[in-house]
Parts: sequence; structure tokens; C-alpha cells
Amino acid sequence: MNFVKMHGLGNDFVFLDHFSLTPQEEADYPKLAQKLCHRQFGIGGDGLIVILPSQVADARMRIINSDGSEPEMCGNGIRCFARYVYDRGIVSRNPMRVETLAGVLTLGLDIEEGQVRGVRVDMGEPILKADLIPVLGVGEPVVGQSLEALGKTFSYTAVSMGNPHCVIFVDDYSSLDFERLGPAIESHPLFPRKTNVEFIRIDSPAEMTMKVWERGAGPTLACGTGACASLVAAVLNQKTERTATVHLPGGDLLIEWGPDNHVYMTGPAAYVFKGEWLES
Ligand SMILES: N[C@@H](CCC[C@H](N)C(=O)O)C(=O)O
Repeated sequence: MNFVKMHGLGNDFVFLDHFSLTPQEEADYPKLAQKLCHRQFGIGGDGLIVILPSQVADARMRIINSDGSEPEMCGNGIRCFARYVYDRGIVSRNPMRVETLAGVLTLGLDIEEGQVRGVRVDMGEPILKADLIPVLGVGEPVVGQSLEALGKTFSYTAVSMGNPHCVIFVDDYSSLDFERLGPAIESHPLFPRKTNVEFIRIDSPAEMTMKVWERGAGPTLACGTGACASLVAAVLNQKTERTATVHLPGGDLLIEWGPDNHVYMTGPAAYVFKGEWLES
């Protein structure tokens, strides 16, 4: 089975074309994702991304987290997806439309001398209705609510970008027990479908720093949907302007919450290597 490994700011993915899969492998994406994404026994990745044809858009993306769960969307993954399908001539339209479990999204490729330099994604409207996020918190939007974890109380804001996010603002990271808080909040009873967790430090009205614990993947170097959710949460908490640079461990994303209520994410998409998976 041939694969390509790509990353968006160090958030890394194994890419497979569904044509290269046997019907049995297609039927068991969760098992395949767990095997391929394993850091020691596999290729290594935060997720598996499968390229499929679409009836309603130019192509369809499925993303499976490294633990085998299937999320609705992946911001870094969809930028890599756009570069992959464009470079291989699977989709030649620019902008292109990609079907995901969170709906059809439009992506614009920044091409210079035939090379994809970056991708701007229309991530759609943020979802702020509690039952759609879903979150059992009070109020709508769920802004600055209290959450108990590991014996401490945190103020959180819940936003969905197709997938759920719990955004917590911190003054600094030195006293943050990230490795224990991440999994505790990911599986918190307030979030019936679990959640991604973002710890955000505001640096200025146009800049923030983010540390992320992803649902189904743990700590990652970047999360595109998380950066979008965090910008929306920062605006709702009157902490930043509607356009900001989000500094992640793997690099920067530019996030804009436009007057049309759509969130736009701009960032890179990089190749790592290609290979053949040998069944042992
Ligand atoms: N890394 C992604 C998000 C991937 C899905 C997430 N782990 C979830 O389960 O919702 C991104 O860049 O958005």
C-alpha cells in the first residue's frame, strides 16, 4: 500500500488514496489508522487522511485520529489535502471545494511558480449553540463558564468548528499541568462527544500563543480548527481583534473572523516523504 506523509505545522498525517485500499482495509479505517499512525510500530502520525471522490464537491476528505476515532474536520489536514489533490491533478480547480463530515469547505491555494506556497481555508461559521457543539454548559454562547478538573476550577469557552473545542485562557504556562489536564478535560462529562482542549495565552490584541491537547490524538504541534475556535473565543471574551496570528508549537497560523461570520485560516502544507506500507 503506497502512502504519502504530510504535515501542517508539525501536525502530521498519513495520506492514502482510497483506490489503493482493499475493501477490507476500507471497512476498517479505525484499525488502519491506529496501525499506520503508531510512532514506533507504524509510519507515525496524528491522523490518517483518506482521499475519496465526492458527489457534491471536488473531492472528499475523511480523517481518522491516531486512536481510531473519526472527527468531523481537521484544519491542518485539509490544507495538506488540498495540496495533495492539486499536485496530483486529482483536482485542478482553484479555489476547490472539499466535502468533510462538517460540510463542504472552500479552499484557495496560493501558487507561485507552480508550487503551492500556502492554503487559505474558508472554515465556515463557528457553531456556538450548546447542543450543537455539543456541551452541557449553561448559557448561549457558552462563554466564561466554570469547569472543574483535577480539583481546580477553570473558566472555559466552548466553540465548534465542526468539531468541539474547549478554550481556556491562561496567564502563563509555567503552572499548567498540561499532561494531566489535557486528558481530564478531553473526557470531561460536560462534553458528550469529548473535546479538543486549547490553553491560550493572549500576547496582544493581534497575537496569541496556543498549547493544544487534541481529542483522539493527545498533544500535537498544531491544530487548525483549534486555532479558529480560539480566535472566536478570544473575540467573544473581548481579548483580541477579529484577526490574529496564533503561535503554535509547530509555527504560526493567521486566523480571521470575517464580517460574513465565516472564519478563515491561512497556513502552510508540507510533504515529508512517500513510501510503501509492508504488512508484517
Ligand atoms: N488537528 C486537527 C484536528 C483533528 C481532529 C481532532 N483531533 C478532533 O477529534 O476533533 C486540526 O488541525 O484541526
